[in-house]
Amino acid sequence: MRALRTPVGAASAFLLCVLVALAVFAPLLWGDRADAIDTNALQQGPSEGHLLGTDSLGRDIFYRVLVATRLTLGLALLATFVGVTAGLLLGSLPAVLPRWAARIVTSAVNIAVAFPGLLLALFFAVIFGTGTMGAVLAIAFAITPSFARLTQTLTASVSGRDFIAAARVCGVGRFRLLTRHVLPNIAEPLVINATLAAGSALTAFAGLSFLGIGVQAPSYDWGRLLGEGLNRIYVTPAPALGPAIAVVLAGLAFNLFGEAAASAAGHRQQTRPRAKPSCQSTVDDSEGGLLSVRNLRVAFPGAAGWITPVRGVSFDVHNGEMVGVVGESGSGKSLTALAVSRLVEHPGVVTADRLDFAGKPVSRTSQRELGTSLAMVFQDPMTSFNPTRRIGRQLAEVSEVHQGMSRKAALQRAVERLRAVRIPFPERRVRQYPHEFSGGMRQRAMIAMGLMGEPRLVIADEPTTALDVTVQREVLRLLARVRAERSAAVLLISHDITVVAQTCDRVLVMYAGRIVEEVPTDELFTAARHPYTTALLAAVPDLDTDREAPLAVIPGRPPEPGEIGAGCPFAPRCPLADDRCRVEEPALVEVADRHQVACWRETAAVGASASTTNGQLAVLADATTPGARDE
Ligand SMILES: Nc1ncnc2c1ncn2[C@@H]1O[C@H](COP(=O)(O)OP(=O)(O)OP(=O)(O)O)[C@@H](O)[C@H]1O
Repeated sequence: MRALRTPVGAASAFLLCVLVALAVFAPLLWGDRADAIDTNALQQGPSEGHLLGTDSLGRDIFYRVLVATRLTLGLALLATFVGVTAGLLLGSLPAVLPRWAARIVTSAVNIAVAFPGLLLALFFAVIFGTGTMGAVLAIAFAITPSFARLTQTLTASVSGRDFIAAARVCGVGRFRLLTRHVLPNIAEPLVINATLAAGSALTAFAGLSFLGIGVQAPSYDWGRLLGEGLNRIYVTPAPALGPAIAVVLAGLAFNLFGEAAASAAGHRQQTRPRAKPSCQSTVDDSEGGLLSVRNLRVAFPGAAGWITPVRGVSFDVHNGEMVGVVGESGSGKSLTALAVSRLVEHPGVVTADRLDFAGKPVSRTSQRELGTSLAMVFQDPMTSFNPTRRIGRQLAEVSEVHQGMSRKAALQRAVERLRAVRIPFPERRVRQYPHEFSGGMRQRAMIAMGLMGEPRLVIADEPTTALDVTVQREVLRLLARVRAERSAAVLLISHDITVVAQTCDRVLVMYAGRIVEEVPTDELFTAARHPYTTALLAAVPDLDTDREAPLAVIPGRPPEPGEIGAGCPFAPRCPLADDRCRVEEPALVEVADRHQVACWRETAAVGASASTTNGQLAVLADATTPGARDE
């Protein structure tokens, strides 16, 4: 409706309505007059009786133009429908086919897109032969490649969104993903582009008929009338101008309406909210830990060879435990979580000496089992729910797919779970769309989605980053409650060490793709040993922080995955680094009970941090204690 509020949108919509009305009524009202032969008025110019003159049989060209609206529009819309449908199918195929087949389809589409549409139309018109059906198929096939390409691009852009990842974690199959989650979210741009394609089809059709390979006598469309009129344009231009103006106006109407709708949609997109999350399970306890990770590596092919953003991460999460993962942006926290959930996409390669969840290698756990035992809560509550589906349906889908519940029972469970996460009026809320929820409510709803089954592990990746402080606290409390009431373990990823310190039992500090320190939370502030952990803590202002002094920062920046060389990656930023740090990377070793550190100089860091005041890092730079560890 927004499109109609602009002058261009309103004018083009009006024009389209006129065209449709003409297509419907003109043949009924003026069909006879358009076909009436008058041998006394052959090839006349415009006159009072014949506004655009007459043709070689004395038929009134003005009425013929009006009557031709039906065939012209009908054929253009038919060609568009066939082309768009074929393009949609071809564009969606890569999402459901095996990778090798998807590549073949994508390459074929890419090659076809390289040919200009009109050239393709002429090519197909010759193949299918002259005539109406041949022209329809020719134009349809000319539209197909660009539409297939558009569908592929839009599908790819939506596939990266959190709600798709959430659905995948839940074990939703490829076909269902495509039809339920992807296509509804790309419908709008597809419809807009179909409108634009109809305008192009109309002009292309007129072109083919004009050239004599489209509509054949005795049928006639604007293109054919234009061709006939052009023969005597120097004598009487009106017979050619009439259909030409009709083609231009109709083409403009479609294109301008498409443009207006696109710009209205673009505007809405900017203000559209979104959301997120996932699932649950029923699995056995495992030996050692619920989640057991050893030497996890995630690599991607880069321009200059492989890069490895996660370089040998090892940790355990036990039943009912809440473990925090902290580190600056790019340290590999999210990739670690994605690898655990089997969500690292091609061409990423995940390897591990051990990656077990609930006693079973994740690689051998079925998607269904993983979907019912593992819940993911993503960072952005705006992008994690499918914006086109009601919250209740999205929650219920989990129980329908994995627990075989009926639609009604699953919806009832969704209401109960929303109530459990303290969303008011859950009966009403399940019928609402994500944009009707506030950010905090969406995040709680995402957690509720995770509770639709019985999750053993909730992975929350920056669940509070996009929320204000009050809502942050509510979400953290909710996670703690989920853990206490359901004995679920929680892996909480955050760049904020204070959030983790407030809620977790243990903290894993990551830097440049590795864990550099693992420490119980109650010892974090008193016994952290890695200079990076110490620096993170020192950078947190507290009530005693001198308000006049500049806030502490960690100098420099973390290395990009491709920049990591020999030695400790933190060495260039570490005030304690010595020669050994620069050439040899320390391993993570146990320095106390449940406390591991990867640092040659960790004892020096302890000494330094003990005298740190008011969050100032400078003291680290003063520390000169020699390395305490020798391996
Ligand atoms: N698909 C990918 N291809 C190549 N590199 C990637 C890909 N995904 C992530 N990376 C790289 O891996 C590194 C770690 O990314 P990750 O998202 O795990 O970091 P993070 O610690 O979670 O940071 P943030 O807090 O910003 O999310 C980054 O440097 C990123 O550029």
